[in-house]
Amino acid sequence: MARTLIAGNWKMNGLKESLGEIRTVASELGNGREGVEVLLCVPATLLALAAEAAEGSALKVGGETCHTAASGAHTGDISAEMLADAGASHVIVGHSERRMDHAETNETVAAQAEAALRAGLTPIICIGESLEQRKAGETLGFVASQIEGSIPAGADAEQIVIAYEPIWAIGTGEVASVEQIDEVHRAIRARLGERFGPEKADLIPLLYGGSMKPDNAGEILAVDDVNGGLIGGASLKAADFLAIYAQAK
Ligand SMILES: O=C(CO)COP(=O)(O)O
Repeated sequence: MARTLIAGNWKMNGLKESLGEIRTVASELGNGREGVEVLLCVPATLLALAAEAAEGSALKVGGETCHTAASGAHTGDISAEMLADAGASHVIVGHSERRMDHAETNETVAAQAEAALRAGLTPIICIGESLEQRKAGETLGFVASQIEGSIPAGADAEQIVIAYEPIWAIGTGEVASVEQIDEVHRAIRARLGERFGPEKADLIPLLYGGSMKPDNAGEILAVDDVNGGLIGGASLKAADFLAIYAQAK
């Protein structure tokens, strides 16, 4: 059985004044709960401060993307090593917003995940179909191809996290149904089983992301092959994020 991970993705939100939310999460969380990891992925400008605010609690902090190189002439970019240096334990790679805004391909995402592993970070590899693909019945095939292409060749099952985020459910308030989530998560687990063997595949946390809120988190987190959530909007408010965490199984 995979461990549970409740992860927030602040995206391009948050100023220094938002650190109060992180302090609240950290103090309410304390030592946390056995078997449930809690993480906030924040903009790079806040990462070191967020790590400081989380110190002494079970709260972990992470980055939202990373470059594939460790250092060098890449103006504006940030390496996985730099994220680790600032206190990150995880980094999100291949979010659909990055795939769209920065033309990141499966190959880029696999190289970023490899960079994360090189730096000692856990990559949260994001996959998920568009509305057009869902309507065309292409969801399972597309998600399978993303898994195939976005997990680096040398990765061990214990080192990675997968987040299924249907693009049409991100920031839209339109959450996928429990049946849709169940179907895709089962298919992802089966694919991972082919790649890593069923026992190892069972250890990979599969997160759902897309309009997860305190009032729908309970039923989503109760789905068999869901091992947590990747939460956007509702992770910006400590009270909402903690209310989701409280429903983690
Ligand atoms: O993209 C997401 C998390 O990575 C989900 O965002 P929302 O929870 O705001 O829909």
